[in-house]
Amino acid sequence: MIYTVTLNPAIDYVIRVPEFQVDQLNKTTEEYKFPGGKGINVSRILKNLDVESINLGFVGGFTGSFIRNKLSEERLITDFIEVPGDTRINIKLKSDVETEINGQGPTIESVHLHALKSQLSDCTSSDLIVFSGSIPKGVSEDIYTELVQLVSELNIPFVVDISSEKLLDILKFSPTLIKPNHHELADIFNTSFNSFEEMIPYGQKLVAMGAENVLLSMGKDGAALFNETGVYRAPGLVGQLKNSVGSGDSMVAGFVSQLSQEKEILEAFKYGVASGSATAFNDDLAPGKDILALVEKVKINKLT
Ligand SMILES: Nc1ncnc2c1ncn2[C@@H]1O[C@H](COP(=O)(O)OP(=O)(O)OP(=O)(O)O)[C@@H](O)[C@H]1O
Ligand SMILES: O=P(O)(O)OC[C@@]1(O)O[C@H](CO)[C@@H](O)[C@@H]1O
Repeated sequence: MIYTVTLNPAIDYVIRVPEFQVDQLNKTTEEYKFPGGKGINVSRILKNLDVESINLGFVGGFTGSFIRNKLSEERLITDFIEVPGDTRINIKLKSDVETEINGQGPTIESVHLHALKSQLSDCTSSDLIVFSGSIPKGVSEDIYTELVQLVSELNIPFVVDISSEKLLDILKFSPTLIKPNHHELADIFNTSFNSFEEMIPYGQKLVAMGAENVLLSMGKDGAALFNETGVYRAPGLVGQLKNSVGSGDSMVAGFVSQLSQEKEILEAFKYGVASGSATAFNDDLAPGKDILALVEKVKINKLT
């Protein structure tokens, strides 16, 4: 079974406000409320690809109930830990440009972390755990290192998608997959890039440090895959951008969907790219049919 872990879920409140102006009364022309948070997005895309997963993490209050209800309507399996306080609401404001305002969310206490660790301890080496998203209030910056150490001691394969230099600390535990975007890759190594070619040695470095697969996402410019067999590049697919929220999570889900069916790694790469783009071309996370329609359009070139 695949387990997704979302430490700080959210309701994504997506609003369209044409010609948004600060310091003025603005009115929405479209509004959507989605159950969000990176791991939840991964689970929702997996479901769209007919792959089962179980959502773990912390939810609370009326917003937490909304997330539970929506996921249950979509027939997703959840085993959330209830916490005091309200799950956050993240505003995604679409106008000429997209603006995001992410909430803080509730404080997580050690009793809740123990409960999560106990759930993870019950997993086995035939499971796969996906860790993604930010760390909530009250929780140490080292939480992912702790959780990853716990699952790796149980030989449970895992995927990590986090925006933090702490990503480097987990590489020694050999993640099956990490998915930095190009900005995160630059931040991790405290550098900046002017071209894809400049990124290549850094992707390779992450493999040398222990990652089995590094999926480097680059928005409309597509993605690259680094592993022990080489470096592969998939140029971006062309389409109309409707939504940039959740493309990265969709990419992780597309990749994991194929890994869990023991498909070839390059097939997983194709599904990752197709899923990321399909979500970019939709208002919400992409339906499975849109992903499948794009898979055959993904071209992969081996660079080294
Ligand atoms: N505008 C776009 N056009 C085509 N494909 C896109 C576009 N945006 C994203 N994608 C696809 O989705 C993948 C993941 O997107 P991106 O690199 O933006 O991830 P991310 O920064 O983790 O996103 P987010 O944090 O918004 O979920 C890209 O590698 C690409 O394949
Ligand atoms: O604050 P985090 O956990 O880093 O990101 C949360 C979030 O922005 O990420 C998802 C898109 O990737 C959204 O569903 C959600 O609102």
